[in-house]
Amino acid sequence: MRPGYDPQGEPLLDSPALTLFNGLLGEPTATRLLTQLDQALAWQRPTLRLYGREHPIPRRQLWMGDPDARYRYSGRDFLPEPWHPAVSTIRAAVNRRLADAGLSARFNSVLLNRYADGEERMGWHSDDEPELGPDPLIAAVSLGAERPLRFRWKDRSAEAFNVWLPHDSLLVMGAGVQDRLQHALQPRRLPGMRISLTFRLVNPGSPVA
Ligand SMILES: O=C(O)CCC(=O)C(=O)O
Ligand SMILES: [Fe+2]
Repeated sequence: MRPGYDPQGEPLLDSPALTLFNGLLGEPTATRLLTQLDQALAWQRPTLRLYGREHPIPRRQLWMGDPDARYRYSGRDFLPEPWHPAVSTIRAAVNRRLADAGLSARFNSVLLNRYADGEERMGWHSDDEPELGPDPLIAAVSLGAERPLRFRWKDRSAEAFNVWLPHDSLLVMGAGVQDRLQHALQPRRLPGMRISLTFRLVNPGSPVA
């Protein structure tokens, strides 16, 4: 174990549990994987239908996972791309880090998001699609430019807050986070490309309407 390595991570919220881990992959691996994902993946910019009009999403993304990990999002059915070796490497590192922290999780899919610069973004949402089950644990890996992920309480019982996500970090959103909070990656005048990978367990075998 590296000196200064904190197996429990940095607790940002206790209940529901929100925890940040730094140095997930270490260098030069993290930067190599960032470049590899940027260059090797077939990044897409799907359109979403909103009030009867088609809008291209303000980022690129890719859905990856086991063949049965289908996912419905904004009324569209996403079929996963097969696992890319670079993404499998990252998933293995996430599993190791979670095990070190005494958390057990299994992921059969990942949503990859690529933000070319600070203008690209993701709006307010919770990852609470029915196929994720009642209390999903979602592991969000950040590579590249550091940006804040903003959280707000659905019942407005406390102030919204930012979580800055450094290169090579892992944010674990535990049980209850999707239930009680929303999150968004808001536009900011920040240079630099960023890729996030949000690992999830989609109920395998559950029917997709
Ligand atoms: O890019 C991020 O860190 C946020 C991604 C996210 O919220 C998601 O994939 O659901
Ligand atoms: Fe999300």
